[in-house]
Amino acid sequence: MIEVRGLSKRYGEVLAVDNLTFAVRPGEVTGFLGPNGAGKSTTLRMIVGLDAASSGTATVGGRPYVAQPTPLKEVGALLDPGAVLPGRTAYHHLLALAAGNGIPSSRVKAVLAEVGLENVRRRRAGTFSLGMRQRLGIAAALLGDPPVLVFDEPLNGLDPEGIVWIRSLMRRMAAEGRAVLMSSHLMSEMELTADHLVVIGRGRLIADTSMKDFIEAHSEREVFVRSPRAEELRGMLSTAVEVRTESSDALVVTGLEAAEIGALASANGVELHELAPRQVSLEKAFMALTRDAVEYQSEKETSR
Ligand SMILES: Nc1ncnc2c1ncn2[C@@H]1O[C@H](COP(=O)(O)OP(=O)(O)OP(=O)(O)O)[C@@H](O)[C@H]1O
Repeated sequence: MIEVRGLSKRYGEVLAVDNLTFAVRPGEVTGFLGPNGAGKSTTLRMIVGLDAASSGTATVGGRPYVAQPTPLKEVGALLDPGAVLPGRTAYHHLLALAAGNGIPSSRVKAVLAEVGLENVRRRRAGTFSLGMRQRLGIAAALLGDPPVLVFDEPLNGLDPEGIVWIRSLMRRMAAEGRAVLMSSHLMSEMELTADHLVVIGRGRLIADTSMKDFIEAHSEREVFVRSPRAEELRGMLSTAVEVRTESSDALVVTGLEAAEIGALASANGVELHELAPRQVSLEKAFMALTRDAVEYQSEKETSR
């Protein structure tokens, strides 16, 4: 379990993380979401002791990372897949990590197999593609068989096969009872992977919710309606229903089922050419939620 309480980080003028409080529970993948510059990486670095907090605390299993006697056995992290000596082979990179953390060398073989790098274990990491470096970074995170895993943008730069692989790995790690925290700036990635969501913007907590509740609260269904008498049909709909005119013969209706719209049109003799329910994407809901944070960022950036 990861517990973040009142965590803040200031870099000079910039308050990168502002009084954050949230928990990452075992048995779940928690998606850590926020627009670029929201403070995700800074928060993750503080959780794994790579950055000191300006105030507040971040603990893993009840202790700060720096107080862990064997950190790799408590928390595995993928923060910067480039952080590997390019001249070292994948095998020796992992072996050195294992030796430094009192982890038996048999684990090196096990994690190489787990991430599918067995065949290239004797190759220098400097020759690896981005996807292979991600896999090596994940192998290092898994080395100590830790109950807590932290991944910063693990899907960045991966091909579709790599993305599917990482998603299923995260799901499996959570199913084994581990607490998994994974950051991204893309809602679409999280929708398929996370059980719980922590959303931040400008360093502050915006939402801390189960994925199920987030979907229920934000994924409104709308109905696309095409009719040669669209404007007349619009006049027949109750004022309590939200209607957008998409073109002279098309409406988008929120707040009524397709069947209800069809029945209303039929009762009034209005011909329909299309009647199609569609789901508003969670990406849109996420963007609406973080809009203020993004605007603040771009204002700040343009005023530099
Ligand atoms: N070492 C640093 N020195 C000064 N400012 C920093 C430093 N690290 C981060 N920042 C600033 O802190 C803020 C948060 O950055 P951070 O990298 O944590 O955001 P992020 O949510 O991970 O963004 P992204 O999705 O782009 O990776 C940004 O305004 C960034 O410029």
